[in-house]
Amino acid sequence: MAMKKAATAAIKSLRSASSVSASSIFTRQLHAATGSKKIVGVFYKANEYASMNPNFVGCAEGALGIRDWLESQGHQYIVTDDKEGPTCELEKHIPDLHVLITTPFHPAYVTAERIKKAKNLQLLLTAGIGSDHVDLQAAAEAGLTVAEVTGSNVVSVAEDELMRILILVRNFVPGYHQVISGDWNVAAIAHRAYDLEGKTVGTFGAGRIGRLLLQRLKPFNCNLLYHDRVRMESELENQLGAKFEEDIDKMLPKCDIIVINTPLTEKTRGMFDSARIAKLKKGVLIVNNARGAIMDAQAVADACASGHIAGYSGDVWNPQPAPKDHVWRHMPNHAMTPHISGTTIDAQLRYAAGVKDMLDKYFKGEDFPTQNYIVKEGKLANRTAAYYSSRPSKRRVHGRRLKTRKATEAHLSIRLPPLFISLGVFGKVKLEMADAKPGMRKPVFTKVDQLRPGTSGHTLTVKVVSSKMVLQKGRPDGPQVRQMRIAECLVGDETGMIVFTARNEQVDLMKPDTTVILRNAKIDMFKGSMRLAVDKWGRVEVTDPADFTVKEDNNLSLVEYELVNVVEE
Ligand SMILES: NC(=O)C1=CN([C@@H]2O[C@H](COP(=O)(O)OP(=O)(O)OC[C@H]3O[C@@H](n4cnc5c(N)ncnc54)[C@H](O)[C@@H]3O)[C@@H](O)[C@H]2O)C=CC1
Repeated sequence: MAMKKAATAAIKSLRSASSVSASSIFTRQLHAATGSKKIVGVFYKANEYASMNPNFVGCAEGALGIRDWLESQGHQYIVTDDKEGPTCELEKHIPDLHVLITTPFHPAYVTAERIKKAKNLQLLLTAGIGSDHVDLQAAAEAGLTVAEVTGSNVVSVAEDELMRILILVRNFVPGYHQVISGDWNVAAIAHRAYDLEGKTVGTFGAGRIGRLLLQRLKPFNCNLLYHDRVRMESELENQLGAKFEEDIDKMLPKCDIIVINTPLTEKTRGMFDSARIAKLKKGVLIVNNARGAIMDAQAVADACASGHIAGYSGDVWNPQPAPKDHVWRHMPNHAMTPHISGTTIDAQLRYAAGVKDMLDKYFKGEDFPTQNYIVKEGKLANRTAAYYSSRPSKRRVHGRRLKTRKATEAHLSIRLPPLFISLGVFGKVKLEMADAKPGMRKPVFTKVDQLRPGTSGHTLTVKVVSSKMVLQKGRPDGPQVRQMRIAECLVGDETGMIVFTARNEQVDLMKPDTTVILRNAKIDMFKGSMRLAVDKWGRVEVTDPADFTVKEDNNLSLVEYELVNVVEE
């Protein structure tokens, strides 16, 4: 009950989300204090399963594989699964922790009350995606930063959704149960088993997961529809073979299969109530791996009982863990599981690496990847504010490109940077955020004009056109342990030019007219424009002079991007 209240409060309190201003809040400076930090992680307990796979880092015992790394730097790291009630382990550490790492799979509900008690708290990290278990408004008002590992498990969820669609369409679960119970009754399965081909599948929400699902559904020759706050570029729609439906209530009744892929917000909470469900096709199948509370639980159970919904599958519940008497456990034609889709071993390694990367940046006073922020030092991140805006009905999606702005494909680009995580005794594992294939990968050389917002892992050969020092702190022989230098360099090839942010020793290599290879470079967004950077996972190498002439009239850093094309009415 307490958990339910907390989650409700988190959403309710976002009513005035857009009115939170930096000036009206008390900001706890994220990177102000140095020294030893107290970090608490709340993860599900694995018990006897903990030792079965050395890469099982998402459980309390695995502790994201960052214990040795944290402790070697003098930080205190406490991990627990005990998250409920006034005497739980988490509650004991609330008053003096600096960082709280939580996960949607075993959510520690971070209420306004907990935030108020947590006087030292600076940073809330979600190991995974979806921070609706945090009272974001209270976090913003307390000047905190909330960040998640955006993109870390989107492939895992999209694959799982495809599986659930097939399980429901084929009426798989009763067949499986027959085998277990010694039965053999083909008719009992076959009378309601279908092919997926030719069916109309609609996704409510076509962000990272929704788009990956559409991409995976395309070869099945379905009729694909999507509804989202934001329409995709037509090129992308064509690639995915999906048709945009501006009105959700016009799309839903057309669908044989509906998949939910939006976050839980004030707008989406309880959206699928009995009135909306009544308007769906009789015999509709629903897959929901987004959040349980987007559904009215009883309305779904009633519609499954009446046969109006012919099958419901998903891994998200409200609350979690689901109580033993949750109506979804006992309704007919369901294919529910605990919250598992986003916590495959591959996903765990990716979100563990993402958490480690953010902690590292936090200790060094560096910014996180922009897309990870939900709340940044007391201000709702753009994406959060847009999703939670109390005024979206006054907005409409505009299909036309604005004059100097492009709709970004950042949402589609799931190629996040390769990351390394030190997994304690398990050694170093190379992680490719997109496809998590272990081992080495051949560099694929990219041209400057192929760079897009939100992408990373680029290897390019470029000439340095100019280099300008914009920050220099500390002398090499000075008292500071660290010297810091930043130079803004224009680099380019025969297709275009872009600003490259060189740091420290990179600055020395970026001399005008030098040709360099930028390995594993990433795009950072700065005031809506792209900049290229190479962090510690990449390399800058001086190479033989290239024979191309830089196309200086195509400066990609002069193009301003925005996430959505929205026009106020
Ligand atoms: N079951 C699991 O293990 C996991 C579940 N999730 C859930 O999936 C959700 C989606 O994840 P991503 O695709 O990575 O997020 P995303 O941010 O890339 O995409 C969300 C999409 O929903 C759209 N949207 C938001 N509010 C809307 C509204 N009111 N009406 C129409 N469209 C709306 C946005 O415009 C965006 O395109 C997460 O918020 C999380 O709740 C995510 C990862 C793992």
